Amino acid sequence: MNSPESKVTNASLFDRACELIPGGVNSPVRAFRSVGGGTPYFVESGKGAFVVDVEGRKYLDYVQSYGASIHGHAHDDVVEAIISAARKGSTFGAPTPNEVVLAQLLIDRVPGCEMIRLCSSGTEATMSALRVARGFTGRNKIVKFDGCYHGHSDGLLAGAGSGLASLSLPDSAGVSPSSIADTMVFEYNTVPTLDESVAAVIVEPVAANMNLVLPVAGFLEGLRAECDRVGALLIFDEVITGFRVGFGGASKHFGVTPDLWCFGKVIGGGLPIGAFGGRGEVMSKLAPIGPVYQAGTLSGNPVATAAGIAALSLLDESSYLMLAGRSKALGEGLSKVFSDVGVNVVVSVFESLLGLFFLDTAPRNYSESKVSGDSGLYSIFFREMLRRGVAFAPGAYEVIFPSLAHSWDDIEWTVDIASAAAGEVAKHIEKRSKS
Ligand SMILES: Cc1ncc(COP(=O)(O)O)c(C=O)c1O
Ligand SMILES: N[C@H](C=O)CCC(=O)O
Repeated sequence: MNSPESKVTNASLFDRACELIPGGVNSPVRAFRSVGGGTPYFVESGKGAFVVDVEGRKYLDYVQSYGASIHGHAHDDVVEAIISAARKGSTFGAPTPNEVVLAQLLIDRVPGCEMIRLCSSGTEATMSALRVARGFTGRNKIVKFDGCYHGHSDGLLAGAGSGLASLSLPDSAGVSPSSIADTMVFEYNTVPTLDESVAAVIVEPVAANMNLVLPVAGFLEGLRAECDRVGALLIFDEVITGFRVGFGGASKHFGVTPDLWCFGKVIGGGLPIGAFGGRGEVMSKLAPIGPVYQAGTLSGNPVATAAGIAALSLLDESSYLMLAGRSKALGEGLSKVFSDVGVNVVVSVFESLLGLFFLDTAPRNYSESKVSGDSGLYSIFFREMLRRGVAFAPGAYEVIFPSLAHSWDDIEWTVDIASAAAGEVAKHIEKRSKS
């Protein structure tokens, strides 16, 4: 693929992809449109903290499949698990032992989560969690928060973050008004007053799709209390935070127990997976034992569950300590290089999630985060990093994901590179102020 004769380049692939695939990508954020356009790099392979593109260029990767690859790319144990599971057959449409093992691993690690159902993506997990919440409560309304992203199901494409935020789309064409008529959107970090029509409140306990916005003290507790007051269910969307911000995810970290959890990413070891779970009496509403229908041909897929089991089995308390330590050092390094060139930034760090804001103070909600997104400065930083070999996500509302494969040297090198990139951002600000 990389031989001179074949002349496969990022540009040639992207040209071809654009003819065959809308925008040339299978998920909009990958197209670089929100960081000024141009040609995305096409990954040929990845190992540990690095990816290599089809032109042979190597990048230190902080995308890590938007947080799915907590061990870095192609960890030997995960690869072995995938190969040996695939040899035994990749899908059967019948239950397999690994489903039980993965469900047990999840339940053991998340206090309060009593039953789990596996599906194939985070989108399916949140969509299904809402359906079971409606089935359990007999109510229709749901509450979400501006800038939180819960996948691309119709009812959740209102005030959504991530790719929608960076494309400046308030919501999506093709979503009928009736699909979002029962969705109420509130500002993150403000506890809304609910009434008895609300089936569920869904929230990212640490918001990682409007860049990184942390919950203020009392927000998650307040949501719990307000849900209890009106009999609504609280759903934590831990598709990003689950098994990334600690052994038991964000609910354990904050000591707030939701009624339902949604998982994805890390629990599939890099293969497509999702899961939702919660209290037994709620989950028992699901077919075939209850009236709420939810299904999937590939749900509980034996290869994905094998990868997930391998990935989760490699994690212990020390992994999280190590990851948090390196993330903290990266955050401090990034803050320093910007401060050295006189550019005000806030680097938020929560365990192994990092957010970089061109602001004076850490934002508490999407409107405040948007001031940084709208400044256009992230795009410059992103491009300057990328051309020096460090890949951050191509969107100002995504977060930085260090993995367990990022060494201290990698962190140090990133900070060195960032020093040069920050200098370019400073020059741009100066030029802009003169024009
Ligand atoms: C918090 C959150 N929920 C849900 C999703 C949807 O997951 P998926 O992309 O696997 O459908 C994502 C990411 O895409 C996410 O970040
Ligand atoms: N922010 C999204 C998920 O976490 C990014 C994934 C995507 O939209 O492709």
